[in-house]
Amino acid sequence: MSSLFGRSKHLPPGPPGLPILGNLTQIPSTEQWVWFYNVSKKYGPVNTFRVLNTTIIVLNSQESIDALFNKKVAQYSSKPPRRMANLSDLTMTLPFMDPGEDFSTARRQFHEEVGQSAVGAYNKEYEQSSRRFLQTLAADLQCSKLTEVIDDSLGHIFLKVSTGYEPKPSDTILAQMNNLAHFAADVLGDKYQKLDIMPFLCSLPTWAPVAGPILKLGAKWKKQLHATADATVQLAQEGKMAGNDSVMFNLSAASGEKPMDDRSKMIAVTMNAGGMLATESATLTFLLAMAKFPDIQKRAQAEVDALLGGKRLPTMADRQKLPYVDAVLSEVLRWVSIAPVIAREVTEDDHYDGYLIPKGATIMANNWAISRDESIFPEPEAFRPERFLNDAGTALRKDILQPMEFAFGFGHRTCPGRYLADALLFSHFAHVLAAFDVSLPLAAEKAKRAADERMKVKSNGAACRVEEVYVTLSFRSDAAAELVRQANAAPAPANGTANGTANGTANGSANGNATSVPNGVPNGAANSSH
Ligand code: HEM
Repeated sequence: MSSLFGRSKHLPPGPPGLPILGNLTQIPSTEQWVWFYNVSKKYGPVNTFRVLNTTIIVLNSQESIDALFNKKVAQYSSKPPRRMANLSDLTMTLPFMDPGEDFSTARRQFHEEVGQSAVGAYNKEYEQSSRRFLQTLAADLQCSKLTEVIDDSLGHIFLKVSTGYEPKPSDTILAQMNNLAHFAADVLGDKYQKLDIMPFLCSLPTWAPVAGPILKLGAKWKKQLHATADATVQLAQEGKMAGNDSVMFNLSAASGEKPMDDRSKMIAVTMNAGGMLATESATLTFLLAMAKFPDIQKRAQAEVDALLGGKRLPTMADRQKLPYVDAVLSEVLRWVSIAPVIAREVTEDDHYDGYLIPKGATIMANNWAISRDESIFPEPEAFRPERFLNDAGTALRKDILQPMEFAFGFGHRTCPGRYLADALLFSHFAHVLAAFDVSLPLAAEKAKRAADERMKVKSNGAACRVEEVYVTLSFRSDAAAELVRQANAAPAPANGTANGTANGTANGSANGNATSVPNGVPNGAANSSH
């Protein structure tokens, strides 16, 4: 952390603060990114703030974020310290690792297992997961437990891909992963900041007031993290016995006869917990947007119907022929910023645009500011998928910044699960569009108000989501209800014989058996960073 009590004239400009406290009392506790962006309108795109003895530099433009986070990865790949991550051993998981050998190994493992060219291996899993999702949604069309239903579906698919294991309703592993995801997001979002401001608290005994409960919490999560990692190794063995391919199985095969090391064990945990809240958020945004903008929903449904004729459910092989659905996915990721600010700690003195970026300062990329930049996205508050489509409406535009290039972060720390998220979200969205009409529940006054008001987002630690999502579903037709009822959501056959045709058909049978063709078109340009 850099310590400075008078602002150097070489630092980027920013609003003056109070002695000692600096800008602490000015920075709002919610939606800081909006405040930062408004400040940037007065002081320019790069601004300095001081909170106690920490210097914070906020980057509010795509240009400045690209110049530092993407182009100077050597200085901008470290995270600000999170002492709770050390206490709970979360530092063994990728989001909390400092650059170094373990970091590179974990990034490589992610890249090899769910990178752009690997992620298509799980197409049948996404399709089955989407069918299962439709069936669960169909059981409660009023969506009274929407978040739980989404989480269950996502947890299921992440566990399946990472371990090959098909969770049973009685298993507690999905709940464990979900709790862990919330804890990790809290740590990343600096909920336990007290420990970083007063590091001496970490060396106090657990009976000490103030520090004690936080230290015990860290110890509890450490135990839980290792227990969850060990459980995933067991599950991977069961998955293997069921004949399922999985990330853990591949990693263990790669390590030969050696028992899996602790850090590799954490890969499955990171895969499960790392993407849960972000993909939950995107799914909620999608449902809300479809309900709020029926014309957009109809256009997306028309595209799906033109291809499938209402006779089968979509497959990943259909993706190239569903550019509007792809554009909806892009707009979902832009419209509600899931990671509105992304923090780093700069490891060397640096200069940008004539200003000093001092070693040890916390640098925050205001990702939300990119999503609201009118020079890139005119009328940024509007939900308008067309902005991502070429004039003919046949493909995503290559001349516009796609969410793949900012919503998933930057440089060497760009989200390594982005291709998995992209494939899974596409599959879920296309399936929902094929089967249901999504609407706002007219009877609920509250729902209408919530939908009409300026959309509020809430922060789940590091990940944000729309605060209130009230939607209701109805089957688009009797035929759609029948497709969902008959959909093959059973586990994928290992050797491709059970449950109908293993390789399924892009133009195939009524309930569209899963297909294992390569993944369609990933949503936008690739950032090839591991
Ligand atoms: C819509 C879905 C998702 C979004 C918007 C998203 C976004 C992000 C962002 C913004 C970061 C921080 C990048 C940075 O610091 O520059 C990140 C990191 C990460 N994400 Fe995702 N993510 C999503 C899904 C997933 C999934 C499905 C997984 C796992 C399979 C995953 C695993 C991770 C991991 C492990 C990191 C830490 C990477 C590192 O620090 O090196 N994410 N994600």
